[in-house]
Amino acid sequence: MAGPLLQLRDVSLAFRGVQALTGLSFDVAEGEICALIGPNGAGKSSLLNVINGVYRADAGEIVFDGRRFEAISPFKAAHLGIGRTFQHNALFKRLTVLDNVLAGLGRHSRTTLFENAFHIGRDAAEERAFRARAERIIAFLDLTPYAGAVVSTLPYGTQKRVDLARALVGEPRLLLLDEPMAGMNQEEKQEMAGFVAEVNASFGTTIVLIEHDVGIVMGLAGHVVVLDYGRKVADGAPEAVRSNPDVIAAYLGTVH
Ligand SMILES: Nc1ncnc2c1ncn2[C@@H]1O[C@H](COP(=O)(O)OP(=O)(O)OP(=O)(O)O)[C@@H](O)[C@H]1O
Repeated sequence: MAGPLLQLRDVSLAFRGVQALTGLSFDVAEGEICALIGPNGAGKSSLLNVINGVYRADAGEIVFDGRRFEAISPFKAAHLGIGRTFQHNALFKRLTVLDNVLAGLGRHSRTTLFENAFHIGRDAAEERAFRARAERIIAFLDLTPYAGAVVSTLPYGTQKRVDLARALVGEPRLLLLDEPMAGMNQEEKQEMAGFVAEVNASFGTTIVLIEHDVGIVMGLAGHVVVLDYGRKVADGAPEAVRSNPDVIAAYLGTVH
């Protein structure tokens, strides 16, 4: 089995008296799909925000690919290979699908502001390479027919896929997905789960995702971590977590 790509060690985070995460530790193996589940307010989004540097943990450390951090910025996280989608997608609604996906490469650009402003140096070559990369990922996610479409005109489920493409175009080693299937009907959820599985299988991308639909989680993830009130309640293979009495009692019956 592959070693851990991500390790969380005793991570704690509080917001003015609200303890969002308490002494949280677990490993995410390279190449796995790990699902974070738990009731609303359990700390799942806060945890993703700590991993990619949106929040700084009050205590504990994060080890990514053998490098230890107490804090990391979102910019540095992206450079190290940590990609992210947000619960409420962060797309530019008035831009096209292609432009949104290209925006996902902004943090990977080597072109300086000066080169950009005067369209010189690496600018043109980089632009061509980025465009080719964006088009490849758009095709991979079956979005080619919508590449020139303005995002706001697309159905919600398709927009979520554009958000996935935007996060994926930077070729992250670790992809954090915050409720990629939220608000979808069952058919859209199955389709999105299929794409997430394909990303994992084709690119070997390690994925940590938050999802409330336990049926989807059990079919998709090889590793499940259950949180409640910022603490870890269970951590293991889906079957083991599913039959854990504490989890059954406290979470699997919870309707969100
Ligand atoms: N920016 C913030 N300021 C203050 N409190 C916050 C902030 N973000 C989260 N919290 C609090 O931290 C706790 C954990 O919230 P978090 O959003 O991480 O939970 P969650 O498991 O992702 O919930 P949900 O399933 O509703 O998205 C909650 O009590 C929440 O109110």
